Parts: sequence; structure tokens; C-alpha cells
Amino acid sequence: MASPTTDAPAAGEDVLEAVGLTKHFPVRRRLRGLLSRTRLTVHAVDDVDLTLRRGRVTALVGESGSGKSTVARLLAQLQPLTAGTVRLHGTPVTVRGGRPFRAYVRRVQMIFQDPFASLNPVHTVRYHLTRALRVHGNAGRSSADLEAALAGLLDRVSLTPAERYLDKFPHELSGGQRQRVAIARALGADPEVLLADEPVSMLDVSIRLGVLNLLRDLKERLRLAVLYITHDIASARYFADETLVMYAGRLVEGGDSETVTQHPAHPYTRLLIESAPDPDRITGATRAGDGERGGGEPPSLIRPPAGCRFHPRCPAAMPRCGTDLPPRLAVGDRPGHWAACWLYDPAEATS
Ligand SMILES: Nc1ncnc2c1ncn2[C@@H]1O[C@H](COP(=O)(O)OP(=O)(O)OP(=O)(O)O)[C@@H](O)[C@H]1O
Repeated sequence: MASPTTDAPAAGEDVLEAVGLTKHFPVRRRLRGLLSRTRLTVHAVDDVDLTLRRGRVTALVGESGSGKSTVARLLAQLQPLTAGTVRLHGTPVTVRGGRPFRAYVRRVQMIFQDPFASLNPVHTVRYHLTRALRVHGNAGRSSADLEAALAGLLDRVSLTPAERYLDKFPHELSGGQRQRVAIARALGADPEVLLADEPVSMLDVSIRLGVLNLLRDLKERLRLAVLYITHDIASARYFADETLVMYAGRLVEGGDSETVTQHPAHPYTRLLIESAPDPDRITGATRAGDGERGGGEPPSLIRPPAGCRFHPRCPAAMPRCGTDLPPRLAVGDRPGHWAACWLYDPAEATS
């Protein structure tokens, strides 16, 4: 279901949509026993709404533990939702293994942080890519078709000539080449959506830009809808069309990337940006979740703070922030820019 406000179908069309996405994990029995007799849960993701659009990159930015990977896994149908809905082209999706899952995975592919872990060390590039093509019915009928498809995949990720790479094992490739192979394998399904969970954070700083440029090129050439998960808000500005900021399981700000990174509205986004001082840096060697950046620690997700979850760390907190959950409120005059923050309640401005 394309929203009435989207562009022509070629770019901007809604592809994958999450509404009220929620995931609570039960706390393991041993820990639960230590803490309480009542049944405790980790509120990893609460009430997240987001839309991935054709030919667009959406960045999901936040500290370690804020729930970004869980959002990706829920969108990939790798875990059941606690609540909410995932829609593909407007149709609600609930798949549990088997043929429906394979059909879904054909359209929604995931790329993981560590390409070394996601590639099997005992198999060659040819094996990984052939398997992806076969599983998703894209290997053609003849061996010539298969060879052409393999060369096409490696060409798309700029590993050419293909013969140089096809018979290599993962350990014979550099980190960047491995991630390119992982991306080629995802493309073997001929997907519409790529969920890229920290795709460059384990790579050498010097090659991150090349892999991000490749993903951007793919989004443009193949009109992919891309979710780009990162700790590094500076890279979101460079790489993503839209940026969503997540804190302690909830989205707190969203808008086009230039606006969110250059005119951040939510006090948490401002802290994230202050902790990434060079705005042109695209490759954070440090992570916002590490150390004391941003002043204070993220809250417990077992008993998250009432109201705005950021209020215990917020320099602008008001009394209502500790009791009332702020909704998405429009910010300034940039269309689509919102913050879940009472500072932007029109009633605050007049009181
Ligand atoms: N299977 C699970 N069981 C219990 N808790 C979980 C599980 N998976 C994630 N969590 C918890 O959910 C919260 C969100 O984790 P998640 O990995 O989604 O965050 P993240 O923002 O992706 O962090 P990182 O960048 O470090 O991967 C964390 O508190 C984590 O410990």
C-alpha cells in the first residue's frame, strides 16, 4: 500500500512498514529469581513506527543496547513480535519458517556486522553465492546461466574479474571483500529490502567509505529500500536519506538526514552529535555506547523510566517528562521533522 504522499512508484514507494513494533524479552529465570518474584521483561523495542521506501536509505541511529538490532530482526521475521505489525507493500506479514519465510526472505534480506561470522569458513565464494542463487530460484537453467549470474553478482559489488574471487575462501579475502561477498549473497535473492545491521563497524576505517558507497550505489541502481543501522550519526548524514534516532527502545526523533544531523531537536540527538565532534567524519572509531559520552548511562530496560525514557539524563527535563510519554511532535518548519519531546509541545511555548 503506497501512502498518498509518496512519489512515483520508481522511488519513494513504501515497501516495508512497521507499525507499533514492540519486543519484550522475558528475563531468564535465574536472574529473575534474584531480582523479583514477578515476571520481568526487557523492554527492548516499544511502539516503533517506521517505513522503508524504494530507492531510499533510512538510518536507525542510537547507542549500544537501544534496540536497533532487535528492530532489524523483527523486520526480518527472525523473531516473533510482542505487538505491532510489519507490512510488506501494505500486506501484514507473519511468517514462521517454511515456504512463507523463504518467500519473505527473498524480498527482505539482512546484512550483518561481521562478514567473517556470516560466511562459512569451509566454503568458497562460489559456494555461498551459488547457494543463494539456487535457494531463491535465480540460478537459471544451465551452468552457463549460473556462471553469468555469479559474475553478475560479483560485478554488482565491484569484485571483478569474478574468476579472481569465485574460488577463494573467506579467510583469503580482506574484511571489505568479505562484506562485499555477504552483500552479493544478499543480492542473490534479488531482494527489495536490505536490512544492514552495522555493516561497516567491524571494517577497517579506511575501507568503510567504499562499502557505504557500494550500498548507496545499489540503492540507486537497484532501487533497494535500505535500513542502515549504526552508532555513528555522522555516517547517517553522509549516507542516509532519512534518519531515525532510537533511545532505550523507543524512537525519539526522525526526519531527513540533513535536518536531523544539522538541526537536531531532541536533547538525546544533540548529545549523540556532541559526542561525534567532527561532522564530516563518517567512520566513528568510537561508539556512542562506549564510555561516558552523552553524560550518564542508558536506563534499565527491565524497568524503563516512566514518561520520556531519556528524562533522567536530559539537561532540559521538565516535571511532566518524568510522568507523561511525549508523542511525536512536529519541529520547526522542515516537513517531516519530528521529535518525541515535550519541548515541542505548542502548549509549552505558550505557557
Ligand atoms: N534474545 C534476547 N533476550 C533477552 N534480551 C535481549 C535479547 N536480544 C536483545 N536483548 C536486549 O534487548 C536490548 C536491545 O538490544 P539490541 O541488540 O537490539 O540493541 P542494539 O541497539 O542493536 O545494540 P548493539 O548496537 O550493541 O547491538 C538490550 O538490552 C539487549 O540486552
